[in-house]
Amino acid sequence: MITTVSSVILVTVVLAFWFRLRKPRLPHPPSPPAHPILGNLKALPKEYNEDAYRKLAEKYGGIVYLNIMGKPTVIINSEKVANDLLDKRSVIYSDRPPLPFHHMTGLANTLTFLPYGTEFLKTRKMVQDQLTRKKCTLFEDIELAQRNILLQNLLASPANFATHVKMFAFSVVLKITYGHNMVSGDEFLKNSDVLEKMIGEAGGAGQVLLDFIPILRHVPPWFPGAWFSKFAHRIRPLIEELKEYGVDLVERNVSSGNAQVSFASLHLEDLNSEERKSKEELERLKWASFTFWTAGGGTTWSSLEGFFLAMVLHPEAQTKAQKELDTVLGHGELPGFEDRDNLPYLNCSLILQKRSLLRHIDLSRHMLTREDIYHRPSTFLPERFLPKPDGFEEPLPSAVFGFGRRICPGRWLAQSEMWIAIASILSMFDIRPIQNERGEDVLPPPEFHVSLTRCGHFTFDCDLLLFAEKVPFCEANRNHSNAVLCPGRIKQRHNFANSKSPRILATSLPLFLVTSSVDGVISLISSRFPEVHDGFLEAARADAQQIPMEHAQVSFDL
Ligand code: HEM
Repeated sequence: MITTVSSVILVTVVLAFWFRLRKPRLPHPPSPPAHPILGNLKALPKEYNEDAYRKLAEKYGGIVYLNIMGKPTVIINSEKVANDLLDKRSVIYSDRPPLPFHHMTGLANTLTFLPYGTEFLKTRKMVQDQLTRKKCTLFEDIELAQRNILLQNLLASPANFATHVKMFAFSVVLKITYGHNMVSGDEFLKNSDVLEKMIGEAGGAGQVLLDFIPILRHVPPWFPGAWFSKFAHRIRPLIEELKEYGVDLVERNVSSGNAQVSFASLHLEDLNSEERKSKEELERLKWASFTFWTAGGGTTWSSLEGFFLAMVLHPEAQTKAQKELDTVLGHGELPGFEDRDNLPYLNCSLILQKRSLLRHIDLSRHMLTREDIYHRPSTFLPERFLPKPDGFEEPLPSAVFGFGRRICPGRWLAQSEMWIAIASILSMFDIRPIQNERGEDVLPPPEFHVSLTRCGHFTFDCDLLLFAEKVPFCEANRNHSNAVLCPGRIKQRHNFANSKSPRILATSLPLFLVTSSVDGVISLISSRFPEVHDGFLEAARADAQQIPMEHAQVSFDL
């Protein structure tokens, strides 16, 4: 009897295999010719090279199949295909491939790399619930406060603009994640620099041979050529430490009653009050918080750096955006979030700038610059998105933040902080290329360092000139408009050779005043702040007159 049953099972299994082998498989998407062993390894661009992807797309279409040493890989080159697959069929296309390299480094625990499943859904919910479009309006005060600091920093040392925008991006996101106030030389920033550098050197997921030949993970760090193993051993403790540090800090602050409301503190309170603070929940919160700020800081920073580059290279777009700001805000006002819907040209510049700078591992930038969709796609032309007759009414690129269930949960926050920073910088400054000894503009090459995001760390310089046409009074924070001036220091600042009119820039406390005419400023202060006593004004005038430069910039601390 047993023999009969075994024989039936065996025959069934053999037949099942036979039918399976005979059953025609669905054809793969178009693919370049493959090598018998390496497959399409040679067709895979070594770096994030958009030209290589463009060529693949031109030859094989919106979806290309590559067999990388036996590992099936699909490259999506069209927004429509991406929407059809990643959005409409998101139940099956929201996973992440196994990434052995990130398992070794520890990054596989971050939301970004979690495979689709229970852990992903729980962590994603934690992050997403705090970042809805509506909830993001609660962060506007944080963004405004950091915007004011950004403007002050830019004014104080324009040449360090890249550092200032980095501080801005990380300050906003660290404040939201842990309630942490960033200071210069901040631990978070130092460590994230190291992390960013290390990840940049190693290449992103899917860039390391190990991801295609997982068995290599067993190669010990000392083995010649096993740089990835050595790298993973170095970076893992740093990631682990950073992941622990933030939530530990918040836990200590919560127990001492000093915690500021933040993503981590709200979740900790929930865990405590519902008595579900298990090790597992705490670990999830730590990884979620770590993803929150690491995913949100670098991306926004590099996008803002890209904005400086775009403005240096496209002065005509800059002038148009500034004119729009002047018309809508009136002279001398800084933008607030309530102005956002009234600045269509500026908003289109923001979209375009993100489009040209960001890409993600499986989304070719080609998708965003297709000639059959966009007229002169490589040209920086913000009006392309404006409705006709002012623009070309071309479709807004949705790919920038990804698709479907993995779409960037921080997109509302990112857009809001970038908007306030860009609008404020343009209403305050002219961004221009630096000049050589012969007075000629030195244009930076539009080059990017490519890591997980296509980002800056540019090697270019630019000049920030105070927007010369801006008239007298710029109020960074309307709530502070009635601030009382107190006697303070007067500092000598850069010489703005082009300044023609007295200008005053008030960003926040302390107040900066910028002028080419001391008398102009003094009269502005006395008309704007009647409560300022004459003694202070006289002292300020005397101090300012000591400054030997013809066009000195003067600042008063409140
Ligand atoms: C200009 C700024 C930003 C850009 C361009 C950007 C872009 C992206 C992209 C393309 C993805 C991948 C989507 C996919 O896999 O299909 C992503 C994922 C993610 N982003 Fe952003 N992002 C930005 C800012 C932020 C901010 C401010 C935060 C949080 C505060 C954030 C948090 C995340 C997280 C947690 C993920 C992983 C989501 C997941 O895998 O489920 N991002 N982002």
